[in-house]
Amino acid sequence: MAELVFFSGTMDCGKSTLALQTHHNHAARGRDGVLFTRNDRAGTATISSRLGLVHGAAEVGDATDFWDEVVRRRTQGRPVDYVIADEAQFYTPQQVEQLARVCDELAVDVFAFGISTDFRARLFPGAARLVELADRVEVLQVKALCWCGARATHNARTVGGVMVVEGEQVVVGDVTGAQDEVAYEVLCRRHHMRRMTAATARAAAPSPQTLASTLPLD
Ligand SMILES: Nc1ncnc2c1ncn2[C@@H]1O[C@H](COP(=O)(O)OP(=O)(O)O)[C@@H](O)[C@H]1O
Ligand SMILES: Cc1cn([C@H]2C[C@H](O)[C@@H](COP(=O)(O)O)O2)c(=O)[nH]c1=O
Repeated sequence: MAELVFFSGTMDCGKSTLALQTHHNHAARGRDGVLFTRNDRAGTATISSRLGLVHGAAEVGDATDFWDEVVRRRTQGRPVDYVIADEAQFYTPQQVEQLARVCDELAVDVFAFGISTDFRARLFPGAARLVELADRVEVLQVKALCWCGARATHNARTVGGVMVVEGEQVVVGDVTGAQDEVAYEVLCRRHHMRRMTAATARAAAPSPQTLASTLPLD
């Protein structure tokens, strides 16, 4: 039976890598798949992994209808056994429903990859629908780590290393960014709630000189 699986985790935990590995493994066994993405950092119609893998993919827009896409391909005689759906947090809830229908009525495996929550720790509408509809939600095994060493569970948006909590839900970006640029940092919940990034933690830590001046002289 075909299934709809949502592979979720923070930014930078290996989702796009797994998406391309999944495609590779299925294609290597003669299965035919279609890759989709939306707003990948590397540009339009691309799935890119920080490990260096890059693959072309169909770019999803507001007007994309996954049911029509799969039916059109099959009508043209192109088999579709599975769908890889990267950056799935950016899909609309209706598009997620189309993916579920493609799975149930056309027997296509749907492997969706994406972050669940935004920089304010609120679910993206597309991710919420995936959590509601998926046969399984899989958390990636590779742990992204907070600066404190704990497992990172949340995504912070930063400007100059300082966490911000105002702004648009969608701002494409990376976990590495120039000083004054919008960037992202993965944090554990404790430090996300305290808005404590690596830079603010460093700034708050007493310097060795401060520590030395507070030590009692003997
Ligand atoms: N130079 C590197 N050497 C080894 N692993 C790396 C390197 N750079 C990135 N990675 C791995 O790639 C992961 C990010 O993969 P990626 O698929 O881009 O993540 P996501 O799609 O979840 O944002 C990191 O968690 C890390 O494990
Ligand atoms: C938290 C958060 C992230 N984004 C964007 C930033 C990146 O372009 C993608 C996530 O990509 P990744 O492959 O998982 O690293 O999402 C956003 O637009 N809004 C947010 O709140």
